[in-house]
Amino acid sequence: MRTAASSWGHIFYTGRVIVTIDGVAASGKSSVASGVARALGVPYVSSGLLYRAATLLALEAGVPLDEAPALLTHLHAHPLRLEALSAGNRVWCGKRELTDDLHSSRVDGGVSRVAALPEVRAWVDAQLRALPAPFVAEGRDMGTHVFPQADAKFYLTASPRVRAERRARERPEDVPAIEAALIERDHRDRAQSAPAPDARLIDTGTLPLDGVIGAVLAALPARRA
Ligand SMILES: Nc1ncnc2c1ncn2[C@@H]1O[C@H](COP(=O)(O)OP(=O)(O)O)[C@@H](O)[C@H]1O
Ligand SMILES: Nc1ccn([C@@H]2O[C@H](COP(=O)(O)OP(=O)(O)O)[C@@H](O)[C@H]2O)c(=O)n1
Repeated sequence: MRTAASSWGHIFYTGRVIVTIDGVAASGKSSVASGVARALGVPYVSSGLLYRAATLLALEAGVPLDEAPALLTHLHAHPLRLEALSAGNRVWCGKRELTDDLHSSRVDGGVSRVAALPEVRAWVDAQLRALPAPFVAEGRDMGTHVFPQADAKFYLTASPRVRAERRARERPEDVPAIEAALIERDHRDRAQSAPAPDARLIDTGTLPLDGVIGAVLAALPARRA
């Protein structure tokens, strides 16, 4: 029985399916993952939000961003919860919602240092792997390291200028400053950002958001129930 249709108004996707959407900073991962997840009727999971939340807590507590033992102690004392809704992920620390504080330029500037720590990566990976499938997971290493068994893998790219122009609608800085910061973050993230060999590459620079979502949905394998 075919359970995924290329027309994404009427899709029924069952079973423990995992779709991964990786890519460079501001390439459209969370927007595309959310659109695909909504079309499939499953949650999406933003791995970057956990790295961002760990960074925010460290900045607020004055924990040096590259001191793994102190950071892990702090994270265990202040557990984070990722709420993986298809319309938008939220992150909680106890009763405090952190979501709206995670996309500041300050967090942008520190997150790659935190994400470079193997101990932090293991802490994020364990939380992601505990989530019940089906879901769409987005980040840098979803298809390579965290869910190598995923049913379908995608990798999004776009030029730094296009990405900066898009992100400039969400940040106070101007396009050249955002572009420089994106290039710097891509460079710092390169260790975990290689596309999976079996990922389908999509250049989002030449497609509207709906076009990228449609391309992902059209490429999903038909599943047997
Ligand atoms: N294909 C696209 N065309 C135009 N704008 C897009 C496209 N994909 C994403 N965007 C916009 O670009 C910005 C960054 O997208 P986002 O999904 O946050 O990327 P990422 O999760 O990779 O950082 C958002 O403002 C989003 O609405
Ligand atoms: N799977 C992932 C996801 C994010 N990250 C880190 O978390 C940061 C923020 O990720 P994000 O996906 O929220 O960032 P954007 O691409 O949305 O700007 C990245 O710059 C990486 O440093 C990672 O190392 N591995």
